[in-house]
Parts: sequence; C-alpha cells; structure tokens
Amino acid sequence: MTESIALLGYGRFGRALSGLLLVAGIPHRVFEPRQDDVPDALRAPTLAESVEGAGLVVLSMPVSGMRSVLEELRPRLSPAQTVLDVGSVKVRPVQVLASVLGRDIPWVGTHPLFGPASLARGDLPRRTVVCPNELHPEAVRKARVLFERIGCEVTELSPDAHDALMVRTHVLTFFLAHGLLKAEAGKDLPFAPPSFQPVARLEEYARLEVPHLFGVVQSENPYARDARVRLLEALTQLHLGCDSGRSGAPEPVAAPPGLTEVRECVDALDRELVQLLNRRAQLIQQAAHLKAEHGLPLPDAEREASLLETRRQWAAEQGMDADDTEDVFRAVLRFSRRAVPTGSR
Ligand SMILES: O=C(O)C(=O)C[C@]1(C(=O)O)C=C[C@@H](O)C=C1
Repeated sequence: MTESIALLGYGRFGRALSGLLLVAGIPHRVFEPRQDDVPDALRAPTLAESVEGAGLVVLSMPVSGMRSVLEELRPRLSPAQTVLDVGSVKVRPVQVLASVLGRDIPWVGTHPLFGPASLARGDLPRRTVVCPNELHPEAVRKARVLFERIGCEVTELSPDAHDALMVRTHVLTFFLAHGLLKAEAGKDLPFAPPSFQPVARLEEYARLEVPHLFGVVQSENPYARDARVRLLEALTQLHLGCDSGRSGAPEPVAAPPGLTEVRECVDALDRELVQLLNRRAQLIQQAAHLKAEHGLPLPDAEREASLLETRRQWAAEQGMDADDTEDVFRAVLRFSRRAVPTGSR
C-alpha cells in the first residue's frame, strides 16, 4: 500500500513535487500557512492535521524555518513516520533533523536537483541526492523508493560531499547570475552575439527563478564563502592581467626542465636558416643575371630536377625522408625565385 505524504510547504518546489505525486498517484496532503492557493482536495487545515496518518513528512520550506516547524511537530510524530527535507544544502538541515528528531523519529536529508523550470523543459535525468544516514537506514530506503516512483535517478552522497559539490555548481552559478544582473550586463541590448546566450540565460535565471534560493545556497552552505572568494580572486587576477597588457588568459603551462634551452637552440638554428635562405636568394639572383647575359633559359627545368635529385640523395645519406626533403627544397626554390627581381628571371 502506498504511504500517504504530508507535504509541508507549497512554494516553488512544493507545488512541483505535488504535481509529480499526483501524476504518480501518490496520496498527499499539503500544509502551507501563508498561501491559500493550495487546491481544496489537497489542503490540510493545520500543521498537526497534515501529518496525521502520513507515512512520510516532506519539509519543503526554507532551511531557516525548519527547526521551529520540527519542534512544533515533534510531539505529534511517531517512529512509524519518516521526515525528509528537500533543501538545496544538506549539512545544516541534516544537523537540524538530527538534533530535533535524533534516534527516535526516522529522518533523512534529500536534495531533488530539479524544479518547475527543469520539469517544464522535460530535462532528464531527473536526479535526486539522498544522504545516507546510519541512524535511520530504513528512512534512506524509503526516500529512495519515493523519488524513484516519481521518476528520479537517486544518488547517495554524504551531506558534506553534497555541499562541497554544490559549491562548484549552485553557489557559483547563482553568484555569477546575480553579479551579472547587478552589473546590468544584458540590459536593453539591441542585439547580442550568440556567445552571449549562456549569460542571458543566467541573468534570466537570477531574475525569475531563484531570488529566494540565492540567500539559501550562499549563506547555508558552509563551503560557499570560500568558493566565492576563490572566484573573486580568479576574476581579480584576470582583471589585473588585462590591465597590465598581459592577455589575462590562463598562464601557459610551465615548460618541463630543459625544454627552454632546446627551444633557444631551435630559434638560433632557424635564424641561421633564414640568413642562409637570404644568402641563397642572392646567389640565385647572380645566376639569373649571368644566364640573362648569355641568353640561357629561365627557369631551367633540367637544372631544378637534378638539384632536387641530389638533395634527395643527401637526405637519404643522413637517414632522412627523401620525399619530405624534396618538399622543403621545392619551397626553397619558390622562395629563391621570388626573391629574384622581376625581369631578371
Ligand atoms: O528546475 C528548476 O526550476 C530549478 O530551479 C532547479 C534547481 C536548479 O537548477 O538550480 C533549483 C534548486 C534546486 O536546489 C535544484 C535545482
């Protein structure tokens, strides 16, 4: 038999979850103190009544409000019920659940990584993180079953690992999104290049979707501050790099030992090669003058063919590829010819 659910909170996520529960045919009652737009068929008149007979109690509310609701509920809950939260951070809510419900009432921390926007887009997979919990392994199993029934892939992560991971996504995403909004990056643009699209999406996200989430992920994730500082430092470095005429792009990877010296030798050799090419072009010019004086053909195909053939042989004697060497000398011939002033060819 499907356990009935008490859904406490009918905000942005609560509403979305209720929709999924309805589709999956999971009975639930909703308690939301501030809103009267809960459908009559789902509405529970009081907090106490909402949890009566419910197998699962889902806290869909800001982390800051959880403790007082749990304390109010605590005397009405039985060990047969399981309480779970759906907050975007996990270390702090799990501490609250553990401190108010302890060993007596089963509880588990979860984070559904979806909401109305991704549901509307039909994004898949629909992922939910469930935090393993030694005190209440059965609660973890129940949460997994619930989320799988509403079409989620469930991943188990400790609260700590979860928050550390979210720092690299949620925390930085929302921070950047609100920063771009404050900087009015996309305001009143007549048009924008396609590369601006991700930024436009971020700004829109900050404006429409997550105003309330911004505070939660920034102030309730214990790793958030460090991550913001690291990002600001990286941006400052880029900024100073741009100011000082350096590109501001990532520094090239340091060369392994010895490579710099080898590169210096290659540079010196190429310099000699350029000087030799210049010297060669001058000799070809002299040859052209001499040929012109004696009415000999310019260019001389026979001479070029025998010249290439001897270079092939020299290359073979050195253990080099004759074809590749011929390619280089064909380019050298072109270069030397072009270096000869027009008219003397
Ligand atoms: O799909 C949406 O509407 C969401 O905003 C989902 C979203 C997000 O992508 O940031 C919002 C908060 C949750 O903690 C996880 C996911």
